[in-house]
Parts: sequence; structure tokens; C-alpha cells
Amino acid sequence: MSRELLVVQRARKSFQTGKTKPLEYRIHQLKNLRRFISERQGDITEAVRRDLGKSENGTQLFETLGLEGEINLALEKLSEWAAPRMVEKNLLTISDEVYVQPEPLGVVLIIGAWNYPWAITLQPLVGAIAAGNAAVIKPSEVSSHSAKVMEELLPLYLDKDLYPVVTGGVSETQELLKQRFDHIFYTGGSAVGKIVMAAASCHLTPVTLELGGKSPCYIDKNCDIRVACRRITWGKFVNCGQTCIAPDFILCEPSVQSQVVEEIQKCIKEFYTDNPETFEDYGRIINQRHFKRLMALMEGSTVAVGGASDESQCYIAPTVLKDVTGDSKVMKEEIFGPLLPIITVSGVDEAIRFINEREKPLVIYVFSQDNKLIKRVIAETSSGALLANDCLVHFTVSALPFGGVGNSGMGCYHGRYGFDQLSHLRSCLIKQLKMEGVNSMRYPPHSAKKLGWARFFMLKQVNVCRLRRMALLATMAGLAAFLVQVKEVKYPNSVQRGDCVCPPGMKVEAGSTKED
Ligand SMILES: NC(=O)c1ccc[n+]([C@@H]2O[C@H](COP(=O)([O-])OP(=O)(O)OC[C@H]3O[C@@H](n4cnc5c(N)ncnc54)[C@H](O)[C@@H]3O)[C@@H](O)[C@H]2O)c1
Ligand SMILES: CCCCCCCCCC=O
Repeated sequence: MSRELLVVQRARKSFQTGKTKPLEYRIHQLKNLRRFISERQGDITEAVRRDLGKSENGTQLFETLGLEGEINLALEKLSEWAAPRMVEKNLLTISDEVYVQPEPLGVVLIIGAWNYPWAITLQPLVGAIAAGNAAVIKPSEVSSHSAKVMEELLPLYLDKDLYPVVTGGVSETQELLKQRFDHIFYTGGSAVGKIVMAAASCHLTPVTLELGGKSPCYIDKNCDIRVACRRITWGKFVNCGQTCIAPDFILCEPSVQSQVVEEIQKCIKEFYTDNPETFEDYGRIINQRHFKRLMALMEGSTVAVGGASDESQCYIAPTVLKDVTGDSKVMKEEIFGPLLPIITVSGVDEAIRFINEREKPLVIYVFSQDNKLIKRVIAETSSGALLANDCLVHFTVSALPFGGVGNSGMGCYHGRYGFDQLSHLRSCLIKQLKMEGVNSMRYPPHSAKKLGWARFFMLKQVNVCRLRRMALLATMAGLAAFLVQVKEVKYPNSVQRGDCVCPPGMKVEAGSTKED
């Protein structure tokens, strides 16, 4: 029996005891996860420093801050998310109790990626715990130091049976994928995404695939190019460009290309000094394989800024490539590194065409002062998300579903979306055994008359909230009528002043008329 099988069996057995059902239990585990992050911040930052060369503050900003926010939100909203959700009814079901009851799915497999090894792996876990699932956590072997810390320290805080950490590489992941799960939440590249989905299909297991792709960034020539380039420089070169939602390439008109290059060059210097190699907030390429891949991607393109590298250090300077074409090597795959190609287009029409000729990206960035142009790009393209005049920050908005479409993925998470993604939204309808006569319209023998009634009853939607409001109004009107009647009986000669009923002779102060 493999270790992976044992772990999954143990998680399932523990899940089947029903201990994750009470919200108090989930809250307790979420609080423990939050405590893990705060008490083990030092271990986390040290691991990320060794994996990706990130600074301590950088790790807090990009890895754990968002995680804390997601946990806090889940703690605050859990009872609301988990409560029955009333829905609109038709006339046929008007007297029934009709609602959606979120329920846990069972055992979830979370497969993380290496680029933000904590945020990417533990954020889905927040949704899994909140929704009442067990979860097998498989961190990426590529960010090995983070994986080790996760394996050693997380079980000190969370229930070991319900939330086990399984480390290992491809063969361990494939062994895990042979097991039966109730959901697989995968983050990583599209090629492995297909392997995951194929494995999931053997057990009819639903999947969430958080993939990547080439996210375009269009700069309108009439925008504030200085500010645009500042935000793009930040979004692109943070974590050495190893960010799923980094702007992959720039599209702009030829007339602004040199200004874009100049502004980005200034920002690189401002953010990372003249020598990013020794600057603590500029990290490293994850490993030699990716270093070589990135160096090869640059071949055939003109370097406008940067270009320096050191293989022994896995260092590649923030680099801008100009006059790149759609056929260049660097445009053949997601870059996922600190190379920023600029492709010139004649305007927004060509930019939209360029985007639509390719796979649907995880995000499209547009920098423009013209709201109509932004809305046009939204209307005429498709992507996981669209961000105008900034980069990355949509990841921080828990109220927005985070995920891709088409080649950039399926399903989404963050906030309530993470809870819903890892819940079964169960339809519940509770009818009474009374009023059987109403049902004859749907029982045989079928007649045109019965069909007519069925059409009326089934197609008439009833907005329950509106109905409740109307009932409330009716009750209030009834109450008002009753009060007026009482008044008529008690004070037959009373007068009415605005909203106030006054017995005869009583004086009404503050601007109102006095009784004569
Ligand atoms: N959408 C998002 O939220 C998001 C976030 C981070 C990264 N990404 C994407 O992830 C990609 C980078 O990650 P990566 O793929 O290099 O990460 P990776 O190499 O860490 O692989 C991801 C996971 O897949 C497993 N894996 C790898 N090969 C496998 C195989 N043959 N069979 C089974 N499992 C296997 C690994 O163990 C790992 O846990 C980029 O495309 C990036 O855009 C997406
Ligand atoms: C402060 C902005 C935080 C942005 C974090 C981006 C994380 C991206 C995950 C995908 O790689």
C-alpha cells in the first residue's frame, strides 16, 4: 500500500466521522492556520529566501498578507456562507421550503506551484477548511525549502489526519492522482493541467485548474505613460517575473515605444538600483532549468534594457526587449521570468486582433485615460480578468473570483468563491403532504386544460423577497388601519398632523400647527 493511498484513506476516514461539519470546528482550524502564519513567519520567510531569494518584507507583502486577509474574511463570513440560501420559486412550489444548502465535498487534493509557494498552496486550503472538507496538501517540489517547512510545521497546527502535507515530485504527485478525490485544485502550467484533468476523469472528480498563459498589456498612446510604466515595471519584475498574472508582453504604437523603454528603465533603476543583482528586493530565477529556458527565449530579440545574467546565481537582470514580433521565440510560450517584450501595433484595433488570435489569457491589462477604449477592450476580448491602469492588484480583492478561462484555467477561488468552489451547492425542496389537489395538473391523464394550468404555475416566477416585502407592507397597512379604527373609537374628534395622531386639545410643538 503506497504512502499516498494511506494518507488519502486516513483523511477520508476522518472526514467521514463528520467532525468537519460543525462551523466551530472549521473556525478552530482556520484560527490555527492563522496562528501558524504569525508564529512561523520567520521559518516561512527563510524558506522563501532560500527558494526564490525574496526579502522578508517582500514575502510578507506577496505571500502571507493576502493569506491572512483570506483567513480573516472566512472567519467573519463563514456562518453567512454556510447558511441555507433561499431562492426564487415558481407558483407550483410557492408554499414549499426551497433553498440551496452548501455542503462539504469530501477529500480535496490541493497541488501547489513554486512561484508563490505559500500563497498559492494555502489560499485554496482556506476555502477547503471553511467549506468543511478534508484536504491533502501537495506543495511543489521545485520550491523545496518551503515544501519542507510546510511538511514539518503545518501538522503542528492543523489536524494531521484531515489536512496532511505530502511532499515529493512527479512520481508522488502521480501516485496521489491515482487516488479517488472529491475535488482536485491544481495550480501550475497548462501541460500538467491536462495530466491532472485526465487523471481526475477516471474517478469523475471535478477540477479547478489555476493555470497561466501570456497576459498582454496594451498601452494607449494618450495615457500617462510615466505612471503606466511605473505600475507595469512593478507588476512585471516583482518575483523576477515569476508571477502567473505578470504582464507577459506590451502592445503599443511605434510612436511611444522609445518613451515606454525609457520610462521602464528609469523605474527599474528606482526600484532595484543600478545593480539589481545585489539588491535584496530583486530575487532569483527558481532553478537552472528555468534560467536556461529564459536565456534561450531571448534569442533573436533586441535587448533595449538589461540583459545581464549569471547562471551560477540564477540571476537575470530586469530586461526589456524591443521591436519584438508575434513570431519571435519569446512569444511562443509564457515567459514567467524578467523579460518584457514590446510589440508595436497600429492602435487598439490591432491590439484586440492580436489578443484574440491567441489563447485566452489569465488577465488583460489596458492602460488608458479613455474609459470608452477600456470598455471596448472588455467587450471585444475574453480573459480570466481585465485590469485597467494597474497590475496584479485584482488578486488582493477577495470579492473578485480569481481564475482563468480557456487555456488559462477553469474554476475560481478567493473569498466566497473559494468556499463555493469547494462546496457542493445542494438543492433542497421541502413540500408538505397537503394540498394534493394542486398537483393533479401534472398527473396523467394529461389534457390541454391541465397543460394550460401547468404552464401558468410553472412559468410564473415568484420573487420571495418581493413577496415578503409585500406581505410586510400589507401587515403594516392592516396595522395602520387598525390603529386608526382604535383612535376613532377612543378619540372620535382627534386631528391628524402629518404622521402624528393627536388626541383633541393636545399641542404639537416644534414647527407643527397648534390645536385651536
Ligand atoms: N493561475 C494561478 O493562480 C497560477 C499561480 C501560480 C502559477 N501559475 C502557473 O503555473 C506555472 C508555473 O508552475 P509550474 O507548472 O512550473 O509548477 P510546478 O513545476 O511546481 O508544477 C505544479 C505542480 O504540478 C506537479 N507536477 C509537475 N509535473 C507533474 C507531472 N508530470 N504529473 C503530475 N504532477 C506534476 C508538481 O509536483 C507541482 O506540485 C505557470 O504557467 C504559471 O502561470 C498559475
Ligand atoms: C500586493 C499585490 C499582491 C499580488 C500577489 C500576486 C500573486 C500572484 C499569484 C500567481 O502567481
